[in-house]
Amino acid sequence: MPGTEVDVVVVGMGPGGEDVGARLARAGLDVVGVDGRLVGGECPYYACVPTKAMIRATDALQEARRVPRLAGEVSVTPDWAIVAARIREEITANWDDQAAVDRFEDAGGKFVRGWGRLTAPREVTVKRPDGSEEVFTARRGVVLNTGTDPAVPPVQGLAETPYWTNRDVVAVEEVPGSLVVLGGGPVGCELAQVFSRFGATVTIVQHAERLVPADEPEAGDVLAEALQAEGITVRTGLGAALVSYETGQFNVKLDNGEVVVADRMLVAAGRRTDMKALGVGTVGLDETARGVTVDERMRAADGLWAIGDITGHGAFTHMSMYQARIAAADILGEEDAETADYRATPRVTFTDPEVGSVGLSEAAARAKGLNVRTGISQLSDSTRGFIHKVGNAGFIKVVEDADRGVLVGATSVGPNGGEVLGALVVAVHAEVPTTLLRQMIYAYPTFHRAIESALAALA
Ligand SMILES: Cc1cc2nc3c(=O)[nH]c(=O)nc-3n(C[C@H](O)[C@H](O)[C@H](O)COP(=O)(O)OP(=O)(O)OC[C@H]3O[C@@H](n4cnc5c(N)ncnc54)[C@H](O)[C@@H]3O)c2cc1C
Ligand SMILES: NC(=O)c1ccc[n+]([C@@H]2O[C@H](COP(=O)([O-])OP(=O)(O)OC[C@H]3O[C@@H](n4cnc5c(N)ncnc54)[C@H](O)[C@@H]3O)[C@@H](O)[C@H]2O)c1
Repeated sequence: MPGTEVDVVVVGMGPGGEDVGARLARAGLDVVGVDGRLVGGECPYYACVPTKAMIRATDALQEARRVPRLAGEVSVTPDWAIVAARIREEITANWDDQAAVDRFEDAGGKFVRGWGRLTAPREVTVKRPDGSEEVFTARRGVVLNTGTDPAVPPVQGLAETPYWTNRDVVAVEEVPGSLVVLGGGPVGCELAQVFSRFGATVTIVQHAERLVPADEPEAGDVLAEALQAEGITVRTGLGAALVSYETGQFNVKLDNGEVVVADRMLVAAGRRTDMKALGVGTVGLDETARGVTVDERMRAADGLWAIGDITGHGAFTHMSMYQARIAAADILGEEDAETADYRATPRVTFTDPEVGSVGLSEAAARAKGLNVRTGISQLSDSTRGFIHKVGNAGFIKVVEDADRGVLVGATSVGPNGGEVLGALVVAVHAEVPTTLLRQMIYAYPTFHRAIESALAALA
């Protein structure tokens, strides 16, 4: 079918799609951006930004609750209505993306609301909300940035219940009395702590042996201890076997026969993507794959680039935007364009304590056959940790490739753990020799000074 000819079609306007589309449009290309939901994607409306706004509120509450052990009496009365109103009005503009659409169109792009699918090489068919279809052919090619949807595990009975996913939870107007969270990854842990701090009785049911299992085991342990100390029940190594919902209550039967009863249930068990619906088979890609394989320039096939969560290089907004920059440079044919380098990928789970990590975990470094030395130092043993007192749980762990004398990974858990991580990201990215890191001057008394002790402990 002949279609409207343009230079580039961006299907899915997540953080990276919005960025790559605007870059190409500003460079003078004829760009069409397509999204079935909201320009900006999951992050500003259903994920990072509203959940971090919740966390900002709960961190403030928790610091106030710590006052009696440090400074006197304080009375804390949490009010979720303030959080809900801030998310609705200030953070998401009531889930309205007009400002983002305007930003893209001001850059020179054309936005089309609808669901796009590949129907031939360099061809995208878009189904608009009114059911009409439009075909676009892209002279240079198509960029896919379609992201992921919440995965709902095939637990008996679950599909028939009114469970929440991240897309529901960001619009919650009232804190439930009790909440069961299925999944103890970043989403589950962050939101379990939010609702617990606002008064809900929370249980996390986590299939893996530890919370945040993509991170170092020590991180999962510190986090579990911190969450339990706040009254959250953490059940690891267990999944849900059967879920039912009756008279306003969820009954979640676990693998071991134990039953968790709660007013609400949040499913935070990972993400999924439907490659078949995207039509990737029409350009010769595997429709049954979990994502789209890309090379170091984000090329997936001739005239096809993919960026963001679907590439499987880390489901983070910063990854989507990093890949957007690389794809844009390749599409524009820039000489000496940057290629992707994932060695120093950072990630932060914004629980309290924050869990930040970069590069390889100790286990991953050993699995690669590296000659590994590790060093760990507890924040409570540092002067800053001692001064901080209540809420000082955390540690710095460094993973060294001893043959090359450089860090290949590091973890920073603690108050502002994600900010402290910055120094470690530089070290891993720039392959700063460990000897040089040990000669640095670390300001006293900071949390990041624990990096020096972790380096000294390398063995
Ligand atoms: C609760 C939660 C909290 C998170 N917090 C953080 C955080 O703090 N920091 C961080 O870095 N990351 C965080 N993430 C991950 C982050 O949200 C994603 O990595 C980020 O949104 C980047 O995703 P993406 O670029 O792949 O696309 P997405 O943001 O998923 O956007 C994809 C877009 O494509 C659209 N789309 C899909 N299919 C089609 C189609 N066929 N046609 C047209 N449009 C389509 C969708 O409507 C959507 O707008 C969080 C995730 C969750 C769930
Ligand atoms: N701060 C951040 O950067 C941030 C925050 C949130 C999410 N994200 C990203 O979004 C993505 C999704 O996060 P997520 O936490 O939903 O997924 P995840 O895959 O990281 O964690 C899901 C957890 O659910 C558990 N699980 C799966 N099925 C289960 C079942 N049937 N019963 C019990 N437990 C089960 C798994 O063991 C796993 O640890 C991740 O890739 C994450 O990196 C990033």
